[in-house]
Amino acid sequence: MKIAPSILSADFGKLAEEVKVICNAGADFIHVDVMDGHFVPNMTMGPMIVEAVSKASTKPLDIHFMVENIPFFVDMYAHIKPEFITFHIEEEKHINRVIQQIRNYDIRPGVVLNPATPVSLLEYIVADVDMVLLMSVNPGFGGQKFIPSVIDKIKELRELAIKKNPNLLIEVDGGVNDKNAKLLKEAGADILVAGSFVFKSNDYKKAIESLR
Ligand SMILES: O=C(CO)[C@H](O)[C@H](O)COP(=O)(O)O
Repeated sequence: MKIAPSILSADFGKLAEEVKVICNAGADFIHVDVMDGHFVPNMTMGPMIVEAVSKASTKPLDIHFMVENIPFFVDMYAHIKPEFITFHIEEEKHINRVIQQIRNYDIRPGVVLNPATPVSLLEYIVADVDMVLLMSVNPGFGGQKFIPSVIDKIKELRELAIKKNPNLLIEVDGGVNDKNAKLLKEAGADILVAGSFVFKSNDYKKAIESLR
């Protein structure tokens, strides 16, 4: 199981230090939530801050766009060279075009589903992406309560991936903690994103290990 701490819950007063510490504590990826104040009712990090995060990090970045006008954001953040860029299918009309736009930068593309968006919408997309991120909260804020229906969605997506894209990575984000991590793994998740569970703990390393 790979763990991607979400720096949304880090102490932004010492962000670079937090990134270094979380890398040393065993993070596999640094999960970066980019929010525009339109797609979600919150705003977070512009490209200059994300570039600073990337420079402080010894682990690959995993950027999750919670934004409108996705192609504009892809062009604006691509020079940072994250491992993954994921975007919401609820927002984008031309999904295959954006997947190709991301691949053209040698970045691995993924799509994101909100908790109420069905897995069936991925039937003709799943073979073209490297990752699907299933949200287990409505996006916008850290520290929200886990929505358990994501467990069935992970199982359904794993079944679809076996048929259409066996290498697909399934990531889950929102309310992840040491109580639900095992269930998420058993359902078929590969990467867990955790913000408050890790950053509000006294021992980041122990928190990451308990999720793994
Ligand atoms: O995408 C997000 C919010 O939109 C965050 O990554 C997510 O909520 C992580 O925070 P927590 O683990 O505290 O729920």
